[in-house]
Amino acid sequence: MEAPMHGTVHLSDWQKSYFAIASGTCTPGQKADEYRAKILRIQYAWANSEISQVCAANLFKKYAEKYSAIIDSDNIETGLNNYAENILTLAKCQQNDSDKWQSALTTENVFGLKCVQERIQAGKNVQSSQMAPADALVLADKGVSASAAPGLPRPSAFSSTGESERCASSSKCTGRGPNFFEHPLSSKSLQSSVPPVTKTSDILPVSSASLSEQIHMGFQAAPLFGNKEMTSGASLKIPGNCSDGQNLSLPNQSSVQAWSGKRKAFYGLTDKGSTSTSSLAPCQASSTMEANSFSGNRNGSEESGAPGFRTAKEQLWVDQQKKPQSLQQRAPVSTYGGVKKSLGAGRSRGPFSKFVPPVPKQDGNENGGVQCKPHARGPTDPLLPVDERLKSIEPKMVELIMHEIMDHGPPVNWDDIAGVEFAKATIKEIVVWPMLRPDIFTGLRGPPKGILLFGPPGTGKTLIGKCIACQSGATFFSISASSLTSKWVGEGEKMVRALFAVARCQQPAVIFIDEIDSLLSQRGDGEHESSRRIKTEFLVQLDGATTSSEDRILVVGATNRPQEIDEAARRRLVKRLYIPLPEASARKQIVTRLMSKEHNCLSEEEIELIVKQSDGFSGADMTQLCREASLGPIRSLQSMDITTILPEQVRPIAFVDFESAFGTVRPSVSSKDLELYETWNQTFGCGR
Ligand SMILES: Nc1ncnc2c1ncn2[C@@H]1O[C@H](COP(=O)(O)OP(=O)(O)OP(=O)(O)O)[C@@H](O)[C@H]1O
Ligand SMILES: [Mg+2]
Repeated sequence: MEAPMHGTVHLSDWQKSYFAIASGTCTPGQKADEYRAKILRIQYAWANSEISQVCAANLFKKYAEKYSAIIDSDNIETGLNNYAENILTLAKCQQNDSDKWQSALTTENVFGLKCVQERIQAGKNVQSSQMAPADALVLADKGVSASAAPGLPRPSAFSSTGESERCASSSKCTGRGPNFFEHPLSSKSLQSSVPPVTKTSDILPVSSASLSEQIHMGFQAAPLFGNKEMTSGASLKIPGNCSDGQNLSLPNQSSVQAWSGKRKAFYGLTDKGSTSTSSLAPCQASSTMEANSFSGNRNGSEESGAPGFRTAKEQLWVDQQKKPQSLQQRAPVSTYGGVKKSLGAGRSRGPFSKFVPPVPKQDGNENGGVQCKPHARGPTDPLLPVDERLKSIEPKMVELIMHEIMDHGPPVNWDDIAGVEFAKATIKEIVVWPMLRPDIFTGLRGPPKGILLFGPPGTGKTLIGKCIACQSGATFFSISASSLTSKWVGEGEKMVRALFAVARCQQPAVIFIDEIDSLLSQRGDGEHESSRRIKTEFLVQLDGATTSSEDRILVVGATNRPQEIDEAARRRLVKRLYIPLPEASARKQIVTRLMSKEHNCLSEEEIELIVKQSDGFSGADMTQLCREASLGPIRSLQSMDITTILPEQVRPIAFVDFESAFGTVRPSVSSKDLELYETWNQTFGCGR
């Protein structure tokens, strides 16, 4: 059977292209174009019933796989996939988080490509040549079976692949994918079995109008790339065709997978009927690519081996996930004071911790007092938020108060204070008990907020203050008024304000102000401005502390010049206790207590004589008398070398030593001064 002229031309073209492909001289792009052209020709031949269904299917499969092998291969010499990678790489550099990347390729410029134009022209040539069915069969493939193309010689090339045998059995072919060729709109089996084709009005011949119509009406092709394959192979995106392209699918995807192997399909179909080789990247591919780049790659870009675009934000997220959990945990936020150095050496407590006596208590409970508060995490612990009341206070002031004003001296017991029984009882009543049982001392029983200890010098006022510090269980602040006016020049009023602020945070608290007369002396015209400001501030704070029912702050003032205290301050220090000179019993107590610690030979009578001779002595005077007497035994060793003498060689303290001491120690308080105290006590004092 002789092929028509136009068929010869076609055969010639086919052979030429086949030789070009087989010779290995063409580029991967040229090979892909040729394979695609062959596929188009197969479609054309099948559409015009020039080849059988089985033959078309086999040829289609063969060249589709060859075509896909080139398109999918990322081998730089034999594949085209590397081009896509290059484009992606370039695109990534210009991509940011908010931009939606779009390829520069459009339908228009794709149609402008030379290879596309050539294919379009080739299609037109086919249309004009009116290729004969028989020719088409021969051109389609040399291995088309006789049954598929009866009357034609059996091409050796095709039969050598063994496909003719497979195609000879229609049941086998249909068994591969019977539904694949079954189109619901098809009236002919051949038409229904056509593989997914590119709807190209420019390429398809007029005679294939029925097929074209079917395609246009509902023939759906699978997306060009599926899932992962799309990501790797589909880098091109044709904008504007997404809505249609995303729905492209074959009627039976499973058949397609079995049939095409690596690819599910390789055509994009648009409602406009425009298809090009560049349509290999349908919208679904691009959308999948986007999804993978943001989600898939986030989870496993390393797994897929396909580097996806990752924004800096995403990269940070990934990096953080890779970090050890311990490093991800935030370091605790240091609050105020947490990083400050403690001024006290070796103090583990922070500047806001409670006062802890440096010397441990030994018999505090035995004397009926209460221990100082144990160190506990209080409201001003550096690890806790700073009290609101301290936010307006300068930190250095707070630190000074905590380290210099809070009392750190040795503990003092009530028994250490000789005499002044009434004062001690009163202080216990208004200081210690309310601190221990605030629930009982409420209302009218509420303790006074201000105490003034007044009396001659050296009678134990400061000693009482120290005892309160230890026995009340309250936080004790001890400050000298003179230091307020001299030590912190210009900042005295700030210091006063800070002092009361810290005390409010450390409730219950006792603020002991020694020499309070220098702070609250009568205000006069010749008064210095700074001291006047301090006094005013103190009165304000004192007023607040003494009138507040919530605050448990006790202000204890001590003075040996009570008559100089401002009347406003005097009023606020409601409990004014006279600390007189020690009586005989108190003086005996002081001597006995002090001598008990030394090596002495004093008899009871001798002690009584000492007490009798020391009338008018203050507690400080009595202490000084005992000190002086204790030096008598040393002075008696005049003939011996003081550097070599042994302690045992020092004789005990005797009465003669006290007699000698009385010669040098005189009472420090005059009778005249005593009258002033007595008078003031009778006028303003609260004692008997
Ligand atoms: N009642 C007392 N019992 C025991 N010792 C006392 C007593 N009074 C005073 N002393 C001794 O005198 C020293 C000085 O006492 P303190 O400083 O308390 O006197 P003061 O009343 O505060 O004097 P000033 O008014 O001058 O401040 C004390 O360290 C203590 O040794
Ligand atoms: Mg004192």
